[in-house]
Amino acid sequence: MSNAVLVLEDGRVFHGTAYGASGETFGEMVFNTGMTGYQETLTDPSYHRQIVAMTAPHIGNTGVNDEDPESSKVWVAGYVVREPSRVVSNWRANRSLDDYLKEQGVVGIAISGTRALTRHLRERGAMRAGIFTAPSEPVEALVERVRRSPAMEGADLAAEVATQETYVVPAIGEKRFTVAAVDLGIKGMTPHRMAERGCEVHVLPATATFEDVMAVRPDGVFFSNGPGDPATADVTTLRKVLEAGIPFFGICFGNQLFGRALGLSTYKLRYGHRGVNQPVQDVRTGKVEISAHNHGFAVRAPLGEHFDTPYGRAEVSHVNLNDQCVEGLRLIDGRAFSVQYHPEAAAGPHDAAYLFDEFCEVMSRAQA
Ligand SMILES: NC(=O)CC[C@H](N)C(=O)O
Repeated sequence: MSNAVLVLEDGRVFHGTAYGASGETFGEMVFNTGMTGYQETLTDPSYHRQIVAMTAPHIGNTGVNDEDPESSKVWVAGYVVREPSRVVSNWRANRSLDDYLKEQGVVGIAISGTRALTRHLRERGAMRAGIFTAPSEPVEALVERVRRSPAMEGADLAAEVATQETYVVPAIGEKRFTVAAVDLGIKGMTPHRMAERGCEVHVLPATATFEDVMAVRPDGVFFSNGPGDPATADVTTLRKVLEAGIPFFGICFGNQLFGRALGLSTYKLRYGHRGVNQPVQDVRTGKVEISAHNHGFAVRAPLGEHFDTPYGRAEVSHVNLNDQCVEGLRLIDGRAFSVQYHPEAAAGPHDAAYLFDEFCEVMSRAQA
């Protein structure tokens, strides 16, 4: 096993052993608290340009299979674990996580201090970092190089991960709706959840114009999750969709863009939410959902009151009970809504699956 080092931009350094591919990598250092779902995490395009540390102490136990990835490749810029599993134990596994990371060229590190790292990030906030295997330069030089790497704030990344060509995910069973889904970094489970409910999903490139969206003759429009700073994204297409009164649903990045289209702003959270057990309350029903999250930015909006937007009155529909951050938005008339978290639940609990049913109901009302 060869040496490796994790270097943070504020000079904090963690020594450990190389895991996965060797070399060096840079990204925003974040942590994920999920006890399960490392394959889904690794292949979530929203993690593009982020180095992800897992707080669960054993990673790789169930190896890697061909069914769980959320996209065709690993997107994380680097991977930090405490103790890689020495054995692979699952009937679906066809290789080890270590081999998979090597094959995908993902540089990782195993450190004993994932708890110290997480506490550091909670206090100081997410920051730039680098992993270097068999480093040949002194640590001070590595810190300098980390400081010169690009920051997440202001990063426009959706087009780097989204499909270049439109593709169609057919409805499972009888087709009831046509959905135009704008891909900003979409996870595979999302169109699948819609297809299960009778949607034929046309997944369009991130650069899709209003005309491209309308060419699909959609019953509803969907904006996906995705990497980068939502303040950089263009919301022209979404504004036209809302102006036309077409049913709209958004997830994560899609929620942030919906917020911006409504005239709200977004801001960077200190260290974000990444995991599968975040408590979110639906303000309409008071019901609490345990939900999957992956976001470092949030929408700034008034809680507990209706506010005016160019498309009618709106409200914050969901709130995170840990930090009161905005987790959902909706127009009061119900035709457009979005959530900051992950009802597609890959990985994660299925408490929020009803949101896909709601989208279908809105489309069904609009068809009538
Ligand atoms: N999963 C997502 O869509 C993430 C959205 C955005 N990049 C954020 O970090 O907040």
